Amino acid sequence: MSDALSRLCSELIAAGQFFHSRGWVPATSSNFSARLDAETLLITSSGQHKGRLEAGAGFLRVDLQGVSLDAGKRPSAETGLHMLMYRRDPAMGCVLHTHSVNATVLSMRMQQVALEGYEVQKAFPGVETHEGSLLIPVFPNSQDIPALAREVDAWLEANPQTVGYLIRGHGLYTWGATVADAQRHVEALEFLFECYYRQLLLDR
Ligand SMILES: CSCCC(=O)C(=O)COP(=O)(O)O
Ligand SMILES: [Zn+2]
Repeated sequence: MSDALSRLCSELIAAGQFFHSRGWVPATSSNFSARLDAETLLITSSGQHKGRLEAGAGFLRVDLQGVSLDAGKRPSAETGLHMLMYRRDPAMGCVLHTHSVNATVLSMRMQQVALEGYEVQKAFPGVETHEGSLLIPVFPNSQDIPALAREVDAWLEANPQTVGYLIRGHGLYTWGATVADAQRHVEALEFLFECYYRQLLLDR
């Protein structure tokens, strides 16, 4: 195993353990990927518990179309949602998908989540103030991942400043230039979803 591959596996394993400790990757939900080079991605294999990933069985390499480069290993069922991000941006280094309670419940009630007025919005690149709005779109869930990927791609084309999105009744996708950046974005969005949810309760 190359040094880069081993380092990225370790980073994604640690991210999974952290997310599991927070209850954001229940059962075998969620999937993670990272860029190995211009044409090659590392992604979790389908059906793994993301809090208990292991370097060997837990991951495989795929090309930019999501085709497995490691015979006998099956990539995440949602590989298409990861690959669209790497095809869009050569600087994209990591895509993380989680299934927290807050992300799931909010996605069942909201058409979009507009995060406004929170200092933690500054966790995202280019955000210098709490005064703007971070708009998190909610897409209908679908088992047709290529169709869902096309819908997300069209949204991102029109709204390139988007930092993450929700899939209804399903979970969160966010990303970054490195595993650490993407992990920070998951943590920031989960904090913001918790604040948003509690505010909704107070405002009732
Ligand atoms: C048990 S959760 C259903 C599948 C899912 O939404 C998910 O994130 C995990 O799928 P994968 O194929 O990546 O294990
Ligand atoms: Zn999922």
